[in-house]
Amino acid sequence: MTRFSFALHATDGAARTGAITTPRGDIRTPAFMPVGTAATVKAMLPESVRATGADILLGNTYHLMLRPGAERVARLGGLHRFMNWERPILTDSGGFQVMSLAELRKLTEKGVTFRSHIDGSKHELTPERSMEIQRLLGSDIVMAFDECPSLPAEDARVAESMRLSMRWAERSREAFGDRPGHALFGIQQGGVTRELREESAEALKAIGFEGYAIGGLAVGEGQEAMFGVLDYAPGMLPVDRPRYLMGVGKPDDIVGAVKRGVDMMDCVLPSRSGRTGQAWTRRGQVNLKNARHADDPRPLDEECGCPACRGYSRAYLHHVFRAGEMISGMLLTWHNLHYYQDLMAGMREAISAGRFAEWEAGFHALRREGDI
Ligand SMILES: CCNc1nc2cc3[nH]c(NC)nc3cc2c(=O)[nH]1
Ligand SMILES: [Zn+2]
Repeated sequence: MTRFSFALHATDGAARTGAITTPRGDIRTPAFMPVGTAATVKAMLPESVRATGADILLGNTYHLMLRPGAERVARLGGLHRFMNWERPILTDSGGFQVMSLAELRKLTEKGVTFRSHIDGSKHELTPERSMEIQRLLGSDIVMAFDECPSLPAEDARVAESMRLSMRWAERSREAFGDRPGHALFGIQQGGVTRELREESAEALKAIGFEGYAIGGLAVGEGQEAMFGVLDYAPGMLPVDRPRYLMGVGKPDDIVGAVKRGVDMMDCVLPSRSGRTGQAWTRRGQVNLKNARHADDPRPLDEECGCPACRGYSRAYLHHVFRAGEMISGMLLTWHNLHYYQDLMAGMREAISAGRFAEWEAGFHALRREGDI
């Protein structure tokens, strides 16, 4: 039985490339994880998600526990079978989305009680229940149950929240149990305060995890403040374990995070913006709803090998978005996820060749600000 392991293949400055081995397949790092919130990457078939180059996708505990329910997914064979994705899945632990989506939330030392945003039913999430849900779903990488304070927040509030999350990390580890081939990741908190980040990293290392997430970022602090934390936070975490930056981000956020030693990221941006007509390309952003594309016979991106760029013109994409046709979101989601995976593949190659600085210079030189 293959166990869960991480191997570093090359480093270039703080950037690193390697692979995570799991019983369900390998994950090439740095890796981008498409978000499959309700057991689907919206507008994509699982085989299409794989065709974009994704090795792993993310599932959301909050959504799945409310609908269709973790016990039901388990009865049906687990999340992989249920959504027809047999490769690795990372599930989040639910706390972050409870705080942003649920109603009537009550947070105590024990955990969080809340009412479903779908039907108002009452629910509770604790470290123990979150571990049970993620086990029922069958995910390969389980996230500790934590609390993510929204910024800006007073240092005292950030410290208190981080210390609660560290107690919950201990309870998550305890409840996770012994599950060969599965991984539990701890989540560093501490806002943008170096001493608190240090305290959190020390607490997590004392407990011991198969991987470490950098939480509490991409919550409105802005890229400069986020990079400021990433200039030191990854180095506080064990060098031989994957580092996962949650909720990031735009292409230039991703490049800056990989440059600073991040190995894994997830973000709804490529899929969510794809559904609204917002394309991400190597030359910058293109809003396909803009009338100037109405007669443009060129593909979205001549250098992209995705179905949208190989088979269709900007004029067609503009038309199907204006007409509200389902194929619009399908094509642009595919393109955006394909572009994100091309970005990750480009960085993995550049780091292996010791050419990350040149690759990064090329990445920025091509991009034009605004709508191109
Ligand atoms: C695994 C659930 N815990 C958990 N999820 C998160 C998800 C995020 N998503 C974003 N920006 C879009 N920041 C995040 C921070 C956390 C965080 O600190 N914790
Ligand atoms: Zn494309």
